Amino acid sequence: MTLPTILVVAAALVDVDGRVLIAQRPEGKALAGLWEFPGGKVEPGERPEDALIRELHEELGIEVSEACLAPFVFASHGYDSFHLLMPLWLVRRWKGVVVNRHHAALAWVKPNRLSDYPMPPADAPLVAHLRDFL
Ligand SMILES: Nc1nc2c([nH]c(=O)n2[C@@H]2O[C@H](COP(=O)(O)OP(=O)(O)OP(=O)(O)O)[C@@H](O)[C@H]2O)c(=O)[nH]1
Ligand SMILES: [Mg+2]
Repeated sequence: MTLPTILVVAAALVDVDGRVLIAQRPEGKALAGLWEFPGGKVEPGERPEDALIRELHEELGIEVSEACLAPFVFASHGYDSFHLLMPLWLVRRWKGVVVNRHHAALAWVKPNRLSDYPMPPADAPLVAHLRDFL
């Protein structure tokens, strides 16, 4: 059976101390309670970068310019009902203060502590790259 490939864009915000922002998925959604990188699905006809800028504003209330999106790594993972393709950008600069508009909780986490937080299966390789790179 052929499953659809869903394009999801996500960001690792990195603060001046090198900590990474992760967010806990809200109740009532798939994978509720797991910690993820902020982001979401690209809408039909939308550019991936525009989708990420939109999601970061909707979810965190911040303004990010496209020049501050640094392509980093991607996840390609088969879930039961779809295949996830998820590029992850590094973001070190933004305007405004991060606020929680969407998630159950937010956390700024040192890369070597990310593995303390349960994340979706697609995210494990991304965490390893962050630990090595940051
Ligand atoms: N944002 C995000 N989604 C992830 C990550 N890892 C991962 O498997 N996903 C999956 O990618 C999909 C993203 O869906 P989402 O619910 O965040 O999409 P969205 O923000 O557009 O929300 P919506 O569909 O309620 O409008 C979910 O199936 C989610 O489980 C991650 O680190 N960040
Ligand atoms: Mg989302």
